Amino acid sequence: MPRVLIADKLSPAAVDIFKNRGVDFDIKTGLAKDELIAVIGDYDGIAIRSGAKLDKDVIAAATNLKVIARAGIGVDNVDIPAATAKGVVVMNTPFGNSITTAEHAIAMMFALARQIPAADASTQQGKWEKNRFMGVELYAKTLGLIGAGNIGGIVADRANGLKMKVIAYDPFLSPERAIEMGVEKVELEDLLARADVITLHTPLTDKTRNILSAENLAKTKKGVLIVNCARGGLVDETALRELLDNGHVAGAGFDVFVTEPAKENPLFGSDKVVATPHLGASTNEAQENVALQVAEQVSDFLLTGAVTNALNSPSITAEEAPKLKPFVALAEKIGAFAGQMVDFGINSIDIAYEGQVAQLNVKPMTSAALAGVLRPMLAEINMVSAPAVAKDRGIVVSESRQDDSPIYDSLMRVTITTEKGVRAFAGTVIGGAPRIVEVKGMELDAAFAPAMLYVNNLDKPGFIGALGTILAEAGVNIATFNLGRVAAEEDAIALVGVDQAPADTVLAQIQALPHVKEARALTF
Ligand SMILES: NC(=O)c1ccc[n+]([C@@H]2O[C@H](COP(=O)([O-])OP(=O)(O)OC[C@H]3O[C@@H](n4cnc5c(N)ncnc54)[C@H](O)[C@@H]3O)[C@@H](O)[C@H]2O)c1
Ligand SMILES: O=C(O)[C@H](O)COP(=O)(O)O
Repeated sequence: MPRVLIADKLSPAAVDIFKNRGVDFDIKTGLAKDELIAVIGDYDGIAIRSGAKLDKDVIAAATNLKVIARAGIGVDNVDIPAATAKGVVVMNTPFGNSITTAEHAIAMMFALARQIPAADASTQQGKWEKNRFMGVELYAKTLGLIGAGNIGGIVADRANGLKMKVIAYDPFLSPERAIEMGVEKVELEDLLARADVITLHTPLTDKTRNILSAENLAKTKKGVLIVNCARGGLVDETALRELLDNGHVAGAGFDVFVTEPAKENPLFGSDKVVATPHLGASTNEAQENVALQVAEQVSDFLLTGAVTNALNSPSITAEEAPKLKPFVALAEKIGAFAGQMVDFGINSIDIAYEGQVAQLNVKPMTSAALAGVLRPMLAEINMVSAPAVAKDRGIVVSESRQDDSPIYDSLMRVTITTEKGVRAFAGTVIGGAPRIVEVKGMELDAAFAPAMLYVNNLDKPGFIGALGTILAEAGVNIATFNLGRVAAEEDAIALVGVDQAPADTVLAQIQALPHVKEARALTF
């Protein structure tokens, strides 16, 4: 009988399911890292929320672990690359607590607008300070959303109901989806200058870390209210405290903090701050949703091999697995290639299947390709949520199949149309491994490497030498080098597998080479 460790507080709904499905379980919450390391080897699965930290040391000790299941959305407490390298499936429940968390953000907004916690404390002390607590009306005020995904979308819907004007900064929000959500898509600078209330709804990524930096906070309107129910680290807490103290920012509602559990924090002690201990998802309804989903998903996986809501693995049935596996991996890789090559709102994604692959069930491959395309924008997307997310964002997804494939036994082509144009990428499977065989209509044949450099240039003598010199001087070792071109002296591409990801300064040097049109660092 498989064994599961419930390592964070989960609704009892999960326990009932494990019992009914015949999955053995232990409940050990609040374990310290060394305690977790000591016991994790006994388990096939682990069910967590945001409390348990599954870093690379814990995962290294998980000798029998097959599945990590997060009862919630964010998986920043799990080292997914380490889990993937160990062959451990990581699952989450992408929608189960979205409404609850959006409601918490709205609650924070009201609490700040009417200073409810401070007024409550004062009133219960018998002070009756009627003149001290002058609030602001939310009606007709501008709400600026940073991140307009599931939770941002629900907040927008509720704020529209309050007759607020909603503007959103989300580089990956398509104009069509913005219209559908009833928001005005704006640049960050515009949002900072216009918003009376700013709420954050992005994951914490390299791009979003400190998105409200000291510099950006200084560009906000005097009297702005700031709500963070997404992730600690999106806002510079020290800079925010200074602006609260000098009166520029009128209030801050924070559910998440740079360091959690937050026992001390720069924001604590200000009567303009409303703080909650990461309660965004803490309602009976949301906890029951996510506990039920996690227990079903883990039981299915451990008992039948079915994979649902996986962040690092395709969702395919046990029977389909052997045939589909290499093509699903190919789809994810070409999608990831394509997703890293676009900077604008995506209008449509077409996946074409040619040759033998067209005879298979292509749905998991299409989902894998979409997850690959969208992952650079939505860190926590998975194969199950990707089609729904694409649909929600107004991205038109199409599939086509053709029995003939002129060169390869099987070919898969991902074509992305954005506001600015069309880009297509094709690949195949050779010897069970995915290969990229067409970029910008140019043929080449390259294996995917963890770190790659893409350069589009005019095919002129001296380019390869100059590129090699820049990489050598930067200490970047070349592992593989593949070229494609339209014709001599015409459009050409180089796909270089590198042992170290090139720094932005190195990319800038390459970009500045004569005849280079575009240079990008890619990771797979
Ligand atoms: N406080 C809580 O208890 C709680 C509960 C649930 C979720 N969350 C967190 O809320 C966040 C949002 O969750 P979600 O379900 O809406 O996720 P989502 O993936 O549906 O949406 C995230 C949005 O952020 C956008 N985004 C990505 N990079 C961006 C950037 N650089 N600038 C602006 N926008 C960017 C994406 O395009 C996407 O639309 C996550 O971090 C999640 O972990 C917190
Ligand atoms: O990402 C999430 O789902 C939230 O941060 C909720 O976290 P929790 O389940 O630990 O409350």
